[in-house]
Amino acid sequence: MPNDQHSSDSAGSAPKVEATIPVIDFSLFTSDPKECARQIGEASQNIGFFYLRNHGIPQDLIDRMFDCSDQFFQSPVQNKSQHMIGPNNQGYSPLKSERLDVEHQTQGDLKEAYNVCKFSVDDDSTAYFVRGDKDDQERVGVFFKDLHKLAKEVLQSFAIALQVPESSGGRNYFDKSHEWDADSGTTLRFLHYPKQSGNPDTPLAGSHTDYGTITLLMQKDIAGLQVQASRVHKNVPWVDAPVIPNTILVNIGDHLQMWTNGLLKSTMHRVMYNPQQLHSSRYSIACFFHANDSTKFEPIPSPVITQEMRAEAVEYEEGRNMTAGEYLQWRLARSYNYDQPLEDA
Ligand SMILES: O=C(O)CCC(=O)C(=O)O
Ligand SMILES: [Fe+2]
Repeated sequence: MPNDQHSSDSAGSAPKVEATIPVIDFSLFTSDPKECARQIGEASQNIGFFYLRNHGIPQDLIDRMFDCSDQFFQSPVQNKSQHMIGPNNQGYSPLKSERLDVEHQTQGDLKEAYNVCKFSVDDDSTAYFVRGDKDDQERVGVFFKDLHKLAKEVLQSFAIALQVPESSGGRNYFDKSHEWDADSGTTLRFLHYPKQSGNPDTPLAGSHTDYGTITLLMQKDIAGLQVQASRVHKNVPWVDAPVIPNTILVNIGDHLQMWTNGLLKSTMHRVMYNPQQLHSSRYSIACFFHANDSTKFEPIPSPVITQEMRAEAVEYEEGRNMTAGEYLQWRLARSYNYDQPLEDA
């Protein structure tokens, strides 16, 4: 996993970064874990996003989750608002209530969302999301646990790519900081971008990096996600992240960037208006995978991470002095105004 990101960055021009998002066959994780790790490691130093095919999550379960999401979001707004989002980051987040690009957005994102956390899977808030259907509520739990398992396998690939020594946990290095039973910001988020005749220049979700370790994203039918190939060099173009059937898109979040002194990129991304949205809503489902709340981001014991790389992560230097839980609260507080969630946010 050599760090050659800057080798082509002479005379201050943008570095050559891979301009397409690779599709990785995740059956390699079982058949050839080293090769899987190599491909994931390479993608993560370039664009910071990659698709996984053969990821092991049943497509009919994903389809069912999109159906649940559709039924929920198509109901009247007063019916959606019983479990409103607050600092615990659970429940319903209305249209325009969140600004992902705090510095540039004058209005909130043109999306609504419903957040489920690990400890709310069995409670009223999730039952509410699935209209009281017990089978669907159980499916949400199975889906969330499946995604959690997949995310841990992807993190094993990162640990292999980072050559974490056996004495520090080897490929299982991240396991103890990502336990299902531990308190963490890990969240399953159902997103809906309502149909509209939008201004093509206004993001529906502002540019941002994700706050956790990695994010697993499923998109349905309508594209709109764009990725900036390098977050360090701002003058590189935005790249479309199309909907590729039967894949899950993975991206690196701020935790991994801090943990690796910037070797792995927490890539900037946004959602733009797609003309198809004149006729149809856009749906996506994101699983934000976070380290346990108490985790500190001490650089990972890895021969491929150097102190010099710390400069790459300088924007998030503040995060290093926080635990994972504090870091999430800090980021959420910047993008939400819980007391004034609608139109003017
Ligand atoms: O809806 C999408 O495709 C991406 C959403 C996203 O980036 C986010 O919620 O952090
Ligand atoms: Fe995101």
